[in-house]
Amino acid sequence: MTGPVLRVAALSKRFGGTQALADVDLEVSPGEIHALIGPNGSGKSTLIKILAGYHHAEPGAVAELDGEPFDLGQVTASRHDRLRFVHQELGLVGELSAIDNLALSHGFARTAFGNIRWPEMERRTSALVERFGLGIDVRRPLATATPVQRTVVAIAAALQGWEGRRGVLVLDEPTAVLPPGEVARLFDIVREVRDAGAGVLYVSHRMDEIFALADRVTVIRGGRRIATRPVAELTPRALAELMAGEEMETDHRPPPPSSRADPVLEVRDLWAGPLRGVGFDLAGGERLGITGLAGSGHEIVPYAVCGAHAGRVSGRLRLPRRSERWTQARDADGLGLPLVPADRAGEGVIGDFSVGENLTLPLLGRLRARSGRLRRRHESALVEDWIRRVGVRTAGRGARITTLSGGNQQKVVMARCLAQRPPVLALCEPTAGVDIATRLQLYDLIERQAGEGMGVIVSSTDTQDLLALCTRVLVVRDGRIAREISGRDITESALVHAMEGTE
Ligand SMILES: Nc1ncnc2c1ncn2[C@@H]1O[C@H](COP(=O)(O)OP(=O)(O)OP(=O)(O)O)[C@@H](O)[C@H]1O
Repeated sequence: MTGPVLRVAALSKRFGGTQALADVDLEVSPGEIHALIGPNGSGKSTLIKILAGYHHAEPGAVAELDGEPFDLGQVTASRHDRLRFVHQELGLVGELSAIDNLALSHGFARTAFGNIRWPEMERRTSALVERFGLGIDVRRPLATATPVQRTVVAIAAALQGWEGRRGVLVLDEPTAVLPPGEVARLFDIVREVRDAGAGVLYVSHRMDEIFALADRVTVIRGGRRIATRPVAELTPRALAELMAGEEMETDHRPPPPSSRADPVLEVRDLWAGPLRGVGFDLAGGERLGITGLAGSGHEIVPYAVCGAHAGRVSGRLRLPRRSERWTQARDADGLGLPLVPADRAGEGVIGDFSVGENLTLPLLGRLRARSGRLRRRHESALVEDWIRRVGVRTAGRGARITTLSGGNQQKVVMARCLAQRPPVLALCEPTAGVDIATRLQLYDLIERQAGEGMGVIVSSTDTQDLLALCTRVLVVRDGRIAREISGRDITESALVHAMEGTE
């Protein structure tokens, strides 16, 4: 019998007063997909960042690759060869193309004279990203790509030059913004990597993914390893309970909508990116889902409505409770509707700012006294109130936002939007990277706000979100609304068939 390809033991890490990891053991076998799951803030990313050499573990930790000890504090070539990573933040440079980004981790192909062999670089990069079939232009800066395309490039960067090697591919929530069709493709690639004999360490919050993909799962909570089990021996409920440490309800269905209220938002003839003349009304209290396959254009709707779409936009919008007048979609930012963006790290938070600063940024006008000075006491009270209302786990409002786990950062972004008391809240992939307990908290929060008359737009490819949250779903295909599904007709299969056009 062969031993584990990766073994770590007695792994501990402390950040100031936070014990992020306490004495964690983990083994990944060759030819195994080993899932790592735990609530937001349980220490998963810290563990992976230690493996990547980004953080140092406390003294006493043990680490072995194929039975050979290695120093967690040093990234050697052989370690780099055997441990490959796709981090949550993807580690890409937006100004550079896919070709350049792949070259950053693996170098450029050169002629004997040292010149870069561009045709070969382009061929190599295209071959890697084409496996996902997303039509990525490998020469364009990644900043112009969609979140889905960026994820694919990060995975391709980790896989290059690695086929068939013995080692571990570490994926930290790779599907956070991938739509169902692409998730299936990613799974095929992950299985290929496993079947070639490598180990895969797969971090995810989506329990369905763990059951679809993983052979074993390790649960961590509060920085401690709670259990390691073969997935075949677990039920979703048992796994949810291991994570939460208590019995929990994993189903969440929205109550049927009350009698239809007047619209809070009217959108007409919206053209942006692939969108071709989309229009809809959003009623007060309504939770309207917008979904589709990657590239269908659904993910652009919240951005266009909030005036945050980078490309050309046309169409018109109206907030009838505020004004009878129509606003041109290209001027939509003047309506001041807040957006919870899909790419939290890139667009949602300002990494150098504190939790409090991230929360109050758009409210500074309201927080200034007539003299122009910031009313500090008022600001702190507001921040504390929202931290409590959305249940942010943080060392304090002065802590840097990047010290919070992904789910807690998402709560801050959500609180920032809600604190503006908008008539409409637009959300893009609101539960990406969020654990089940937090996901349910976010659902409750959204439902409560809708109950007070706010209209909610949820653009998501996560059918669980759409089922749990939405009272009506618009399915976008080829830039147009192809189907509208309401109430009890919103089912997983109805959504998937409508997205793929196979109804
Ligand atoms: N650089 C840092 N400085 C201070 N505290 C940190 C730092 N990085 C992580 N932490 C804290 O360590 C704990 C574990 O965080 P970590 O990001 O590893 O959790 P996670 O399980 O990956 O969460 P998520 O699922 O939300 O991504 C959290 O309490 C977090 O706030």
